Amino acid sequence: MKSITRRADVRLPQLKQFNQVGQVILVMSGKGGVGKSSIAALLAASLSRQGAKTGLLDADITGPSIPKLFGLPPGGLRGGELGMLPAVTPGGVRVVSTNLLLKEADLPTVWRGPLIAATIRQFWGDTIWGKLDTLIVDLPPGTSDAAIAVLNYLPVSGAVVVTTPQELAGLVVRKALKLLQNKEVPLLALVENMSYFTDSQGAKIEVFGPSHLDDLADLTGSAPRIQIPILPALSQAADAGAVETIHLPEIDRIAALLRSTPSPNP
Ligand SMILES: Nc1ncnc2c1ncn2[C@@H]1O[C@H](COP(=O)(O)OP(=O)(O)OP(=O)(O)O)[C@@H](O)[C@H]1O
Repeated sequence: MKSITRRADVRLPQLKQFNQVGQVILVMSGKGGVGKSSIAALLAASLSRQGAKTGLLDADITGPSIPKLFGLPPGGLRGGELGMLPAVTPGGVRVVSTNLLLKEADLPTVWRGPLIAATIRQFWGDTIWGKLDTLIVDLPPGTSDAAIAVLNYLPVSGAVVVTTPQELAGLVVRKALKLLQNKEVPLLALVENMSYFTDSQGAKIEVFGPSHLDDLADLTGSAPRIQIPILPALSQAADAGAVETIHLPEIDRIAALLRSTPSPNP
């Protein structure tokens, strides 16, 4: 474990010549299954389409789903003298994930906190990211070891929090928002995913109950609160590894917002 950390530290000065990351943006959620990875993937794809050089670090070390969304096969990471080369999606997003290190995508990664933290450090410091305008980091749900490791090691510029109408009613999303406040990470947008379904007559049906977005105004400040509907085409594209074929105006709006946010490391 120590050797992983030491190697990353030795390579860092050399890699710094190649790596220049404008902004690091977290995508996080209070609990699992709310569509966080889908939103992270859509956001990275939208940024890349808008011309931003974009990376996507899958910090969900034990439950990675980013490679599947883009149709990237296991074993897609290549190593060189200086570090790891990310896999690249058809839309040009540079991706690093534990599932790209494994020979088979369904092999479990039964790793404990310290190893998870070391892997995240390595994904950040031991990868040849090159020049990036934005690095999106897909965090595992909740306020786990991985979330804390990312907040401690990476120069985070801001966060997008993803939730659903049911989750908003609970305390978990408030915990995630308060963690950001404690760590002084600006909230850039609160996304309510699967907000409603539009039927064939054009009527909006709130499948998971009414929106609670406004109830969180005390914690969201001026960050936009954005609703994304239930879209069968999104889950079909995600299952087919073709998430980049889905273009959503709501996601493009967040991407444009990120692009207009001044980069701390220009
Ligand atoms: N707006 C949406 N419309 C329809 N299906 C969606 C939508 N958002 C996400 N999904 C589907 O919901 C499922 C969960 O999504 P996803 O894996 O992105 O969630 P997650 O919050 O990242 O989960 P995890 O906790 O496992 O990391 C997937 O099958 C995905 O295709």
